[in-house]
Amino acid sequence: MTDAAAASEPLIHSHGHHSDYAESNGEADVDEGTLVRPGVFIWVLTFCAGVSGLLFGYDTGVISSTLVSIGTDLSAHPLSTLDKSLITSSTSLFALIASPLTGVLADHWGRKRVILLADVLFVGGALWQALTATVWGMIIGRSIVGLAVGSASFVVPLYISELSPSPFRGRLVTVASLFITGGQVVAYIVGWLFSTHAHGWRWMVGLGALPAAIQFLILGFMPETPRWLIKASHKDQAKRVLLQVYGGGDEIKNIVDAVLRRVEREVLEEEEAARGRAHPEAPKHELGVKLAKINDGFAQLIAVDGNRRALIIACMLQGFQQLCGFNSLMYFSATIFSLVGFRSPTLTSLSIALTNFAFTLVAFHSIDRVGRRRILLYSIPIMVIGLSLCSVAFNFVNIPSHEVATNNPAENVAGAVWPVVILVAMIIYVAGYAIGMGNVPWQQSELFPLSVRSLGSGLATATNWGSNFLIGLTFLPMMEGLTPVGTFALYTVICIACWFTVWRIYPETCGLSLEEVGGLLKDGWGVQDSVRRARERKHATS
Ligand SMILES: O[C@H]1[C@H](O)[C@@H](O)[C@H](O)[C@@H](O)[C@H]1O
Repeated sequence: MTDAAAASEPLIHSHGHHSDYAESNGEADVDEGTLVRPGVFIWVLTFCAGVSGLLFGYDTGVISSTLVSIGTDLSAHPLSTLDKSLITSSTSLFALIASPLTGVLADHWGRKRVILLADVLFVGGALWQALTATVWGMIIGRSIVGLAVGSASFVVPLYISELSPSPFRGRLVTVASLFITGGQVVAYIVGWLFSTHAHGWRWMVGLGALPAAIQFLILGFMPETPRWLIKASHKDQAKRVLLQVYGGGDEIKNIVDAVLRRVEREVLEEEEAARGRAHPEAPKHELGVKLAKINDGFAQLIAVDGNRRALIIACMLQGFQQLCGFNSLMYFSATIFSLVGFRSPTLTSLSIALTNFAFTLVAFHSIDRVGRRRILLYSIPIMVIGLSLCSVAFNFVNIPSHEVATNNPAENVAGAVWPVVILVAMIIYVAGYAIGMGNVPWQQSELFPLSVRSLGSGLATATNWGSNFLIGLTFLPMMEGLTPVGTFALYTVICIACWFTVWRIYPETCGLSLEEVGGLLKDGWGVQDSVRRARERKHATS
């Protein structure tokens, strides 16, 4: 085999063994655990889909420098606090609305068309913002971008997750998080480069149109996911995509057949169950049937125990990802650093974005080895250390509460030591966040069975944006009302609550096929069972 051919095929261990879940069902499916590396095709698809993550990161990251550069370009006076709040929060609000809606659309249109729709919205929103002459125009532009970010943030991990061979799913989905955090770094750098140019902010926001337009063109060559294709009765196409993803070879063909069988079985079981549930006087016209299906999807998400557990876990993780306060730093770290007396707050806050990106790389490297659950249980305590140190350090920095609103640097800062301690504490916190909480919640789609996967992921994403909106809205008032010490102490308590919830209800999904995860949550949270299986799998492959 040539090197290129070798690289394009996911290599397999010769000692194939069988999936324990399949065996427990009396079947002898070939285990994907024998695959040792992802092929070139799945890498290319992951990178192409990841461009949407880049835009998500860019568009959320660029706002902090945009706000300080607009000056009087949009009205006769500089932006008021209300203008700034509306411009910032409109994006999360519309992302919150878009994610459940596109969750429904992704089932009917397919995953790829939703990425396409997001691209159109990204381009439209970017150009609208770049050309607008009023504050309200800017708010509308940010809202369009919000619709795009909301759709992309849930559909991209879903798309990658449904295409990936299970041993690499964690790592490949984490590539989307790498693109998000990378996009935020680029946004900070672009913001810094254009901040001294007259009307430079128009370039900052307008540049987002470029990657979206490129991705729009590339998408024509990208396939739909095999899981969606099977659900839409395109089995041949699904097989073709799976063969491209897994590569050639006899043993690979067996694996592909096993995956096809598993997904088909899941689709058939769900169709039978849906027929059993159908009302005898169910609507016959097309729209009525579609609405009944959507209704049935929502009902199944809540009524079926396994689905409900999946929804609780996914929403819990997404809620905590935001409520632990990370985006307060993303949006306001420059404000904090200027308050505690740093000379170049924008450059200092770049260190936050860079740490976030660098430690997402650590997650990428270790998530499929360490496991989702374990990586969270190890990394949340690091966040707790960073946050509590931050809270303690703020005790020694005197920031009069009215200055939080006016954003004036503190004059009587107690020496240069404590601001540096705050910076180091924040870096520790961000590192802990990026290793676990920043990316594990985006593995959400693997928790849901195919029938409610898109809807469930859409609702969990909406929880993310709802909590993001809340944090953006409450951070500055909390710094004033609760003081910085109290604000960071509150985030510490939230992280501790998060650790206990994860420990109690989040099973280890690492290495399981998408269809196996469903089995895990059927009769309980499956924590002990999953941890035991993960240990056994590790022994079997080592
Ligand atoms: O996973 C991402 C990432 O951690 C980003 O840095 C953060 O801004 C987003 O809110 C989050 O969803």
